[in-house]
Amino acid sequence: MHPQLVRSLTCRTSPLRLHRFSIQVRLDSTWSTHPSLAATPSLKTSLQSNFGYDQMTPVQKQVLDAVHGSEAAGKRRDMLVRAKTGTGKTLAFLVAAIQLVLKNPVKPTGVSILVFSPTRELAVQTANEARRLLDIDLHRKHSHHPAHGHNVTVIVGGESKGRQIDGIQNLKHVEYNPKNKFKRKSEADSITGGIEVVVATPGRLEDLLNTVEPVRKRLQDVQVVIFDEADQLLDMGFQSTIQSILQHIPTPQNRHTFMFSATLSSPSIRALASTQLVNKPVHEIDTTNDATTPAGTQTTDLHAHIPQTYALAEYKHWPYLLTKLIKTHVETLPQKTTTTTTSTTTPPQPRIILFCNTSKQAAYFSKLLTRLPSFRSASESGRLKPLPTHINIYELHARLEQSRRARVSDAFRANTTSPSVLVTTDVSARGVDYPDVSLVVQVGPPSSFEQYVHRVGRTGRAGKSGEGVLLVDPYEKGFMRGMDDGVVGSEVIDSWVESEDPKDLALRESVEKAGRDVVAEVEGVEDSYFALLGFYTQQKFVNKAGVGLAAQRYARDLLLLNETPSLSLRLAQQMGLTNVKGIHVRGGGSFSDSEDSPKPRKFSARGDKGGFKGKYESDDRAGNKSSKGNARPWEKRGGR
Ligand SMILES: Nc1ncnc2c1ncn2[C@@H]1O[C@H](COP(=O)(O)OP(=O)(O)OP(=O)(O)O)[C@@H](O)[C@H]1O
Repeated sequence: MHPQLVRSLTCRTSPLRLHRFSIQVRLDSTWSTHPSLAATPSLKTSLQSNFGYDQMTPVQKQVLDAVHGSEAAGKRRDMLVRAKTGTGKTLAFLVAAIQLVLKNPVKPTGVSILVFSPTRELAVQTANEARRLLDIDLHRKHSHHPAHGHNVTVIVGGESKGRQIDGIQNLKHVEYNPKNKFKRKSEADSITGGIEVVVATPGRLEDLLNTVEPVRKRLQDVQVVIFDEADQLLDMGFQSTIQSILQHIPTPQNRHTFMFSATLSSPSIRALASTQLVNKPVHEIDTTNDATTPAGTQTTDLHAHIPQTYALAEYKHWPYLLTKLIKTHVETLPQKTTTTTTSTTTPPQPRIILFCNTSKQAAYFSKLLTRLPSFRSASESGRLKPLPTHINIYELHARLEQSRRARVSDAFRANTTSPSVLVTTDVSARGVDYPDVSLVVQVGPPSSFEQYVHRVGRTGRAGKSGEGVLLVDPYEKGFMRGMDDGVVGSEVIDSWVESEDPKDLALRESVEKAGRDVVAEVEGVEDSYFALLGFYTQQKFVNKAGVGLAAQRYARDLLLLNETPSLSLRLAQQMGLTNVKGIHVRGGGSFSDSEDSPKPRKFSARGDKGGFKGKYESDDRAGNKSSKGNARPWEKRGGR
């Protein structure tokens, strides 16, 4: 954390406590230590000219060495790869897969590389990276491929199936344009014989394979299958969908299979690996246990160069605290500008990601922040242009239309000229590579330690600097039990919550007013309460007795509601929250009720009207599950 920020947190009387992780800040010494690009000459040219990279990251070096080793031995070997966030895994698997296909071409018109992605945003990003890499004539040195004509298709939910089917069937060449626009060449320009890549989220791909014969045909000769963010694919409940897709492509013995992630500890990984990584001995590559691992931590997944702070504060402080955190970061980051005798580097623009546990919570905080002076919404349609004089807020979660999600994501990525905050959910937690994010704030406990690692990994990428803050209510501290003790340290620093500084008092007042305005102006603020209950009841270490009272405080102190929203009996049963203190079933108890014995009321028109039916998804694991997935009732809507 920035020293000035740490200092500003000092106030002994405050109920808010900030615990600093016991992490030593060190430079990431292993970034780019491999000066040569061990790719084939054409890919090397692409990496240099299309990406400007002259060196390989450690994971890229090890993966390509493994591929060369297998090629030299004339033996197919599968790969299980773990490397920290932001260390270049995407290009590692893309370059490796393309090299393998170049050496062993089969049908010129079939899909040869299939990448599984857990989220739509990641699928689109990976496809763009593949297009950039393939924007080169790969075949001058390879007689098997006489022509240049590669095709990358994204298959994700929420978008036109027709276009995806068309894309996968017709090998229309997609041309990369450095301004980040991809234009299709005309039919006449499309040439077969290139490499065809499909990047897919499992749900939509299964759907197309089951219903569209030509899609099935085009995937029957896949040569390389990649499970990116493999642990998340499985944890999201995609097992059965993936199994169904695998029936349509060559058996594991007849293809290469790679599994990649920054975290591979999930037990389901071993199960999938045992059936899919059959070309042995498997290359097990793990670059996490290096000099950048924080001293004293039990995990090797975290970067030492990202200082991380754990803040314990009651819900009632959250809106003010988050606002203050953002403002302090925005004000202090430019002071980090380094001045040399010859030049002054341009101050980096503060770029913040605020992770919320539910879409409703993200919508709430986004609406609250945009009502504050000097903040503004940059995600309404037509307002995507940033305003340099303001802190621009971008709202992105699973309850937005896919086209809007794509626009917001592109706009946040492109904004390098003004301070910006992406208020989002776990749809943005994995793999997504927004450049130069300077601060990640996690609002509430992540669903697992792995998720913590991935969220904080949106900053400090490619060896750059960044910092992380985790904000939890005392009730939520219980959810932290599964997390690494070495990471959550015990050094206590105090807070600014009780500050009497007139500027702070004015800010607090405007935050409180913004909160009241949101309740008055925005419909369905109480849905945020239901969504929080949904999130809580899914947590491993949930203390059921405490859920009701904690959520009641959330509704009263953070959402500023006058009464606890009421649940239908069916919903309360689904969540296992009947006879739980603080939970109002079929009636709305007001806060004048004793929290210990809420008065049951007659069914109120307010609040839940009989079951989630996707209305109050608990978090953004909601979408993208196939009908065969093990989705809970409140997880069935939307998509990641
Ligand atoms: N050889 C390289 N030299 C310099 N930068 C690189 C190199 N390879 C990748 N990068 C950049 O590093 C950043 C992180 O890469 P990438 O998104 O592949 O990380 P990752 O390991 O997949 O992270 P995550 O675990 O979060 O998915 C990207 O901006 C990428 O362009």
